[in-house]
Amino acid sequence: MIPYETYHGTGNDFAIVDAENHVPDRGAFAEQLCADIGVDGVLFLALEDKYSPPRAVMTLFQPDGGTAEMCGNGARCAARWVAERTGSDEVMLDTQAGTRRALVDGEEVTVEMGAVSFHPTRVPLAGDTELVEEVVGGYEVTAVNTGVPHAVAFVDDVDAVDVEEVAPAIRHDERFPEGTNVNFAEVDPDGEGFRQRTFERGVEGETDSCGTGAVAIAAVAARQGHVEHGESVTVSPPGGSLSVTVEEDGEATLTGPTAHEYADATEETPIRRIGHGD
Ligand SMILES: N[C@H](CCC[C@H](N)C(=O)O)C(=O)O
Repeated sequence: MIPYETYHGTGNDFAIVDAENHVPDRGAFAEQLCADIGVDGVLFLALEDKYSPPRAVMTLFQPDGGTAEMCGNGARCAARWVAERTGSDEVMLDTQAGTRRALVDGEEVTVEMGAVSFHPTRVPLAGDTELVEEVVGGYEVTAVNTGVPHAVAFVDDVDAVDVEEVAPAIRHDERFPEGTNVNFAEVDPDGEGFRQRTFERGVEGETDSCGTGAVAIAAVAARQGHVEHGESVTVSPPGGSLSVTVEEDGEATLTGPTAHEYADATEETPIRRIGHGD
């Protein structure tokens, strides 16, 4: 009986399992739990609370049973989980993309995401040049790594994009040897920022929010001169609103709300979830 809790960050939802629980096959466990309760991934967190600030090793398993190096919304939820257990509002997260500092202010969590990179070996890309405003799968995309690979396409209206239909061609394009997450972004007609829709690798579908995707959109927007480096940019996926900053040197932060949904579920008595926010 493996216990877990569920959290979401702007509708991107996760089951969190304390790594003290031995799960022999984490991939199979995640595949089953994601299918059973409809979360976007399972975060295994190994808390090291003897350090100051406390740290946790974070490993994300996705619905396809594989891992991803980083997850922006997952990191925000993980930081809150650590803060709730330790009382510390500063948390270090050890991810496969590197160690990240997070600041927890109640439900609001900021993660220092490290430096974004357009470099072909970092994205990674098959070729040895950056992929900037090139047509892939019928869309003009720019590729950037924000902890995981992302393709960003600016469009006039994100609601007009049939994401599940058009994203897979980009997600599987041979220029991305490890695949890519796919983002569609639009200048928000009601605000200063951008609207976001994201198709996630590993979920193999659209999610209500993607933190590394929001950072990717802000990074590409800054590179293309739509926004200033260092300025706080609002990025709004269907599930809520995120704030992103990208400095001149690529260092990025991601801020937004988190929600603790359910505690004390186990794989044997799972929570049946019927949708977000209900
Ligand atoms: N939802 C996550 C991204 C998970 C990464 C994953 N889909 C991949 O790169 O395979 C986020 O908030 O950043």
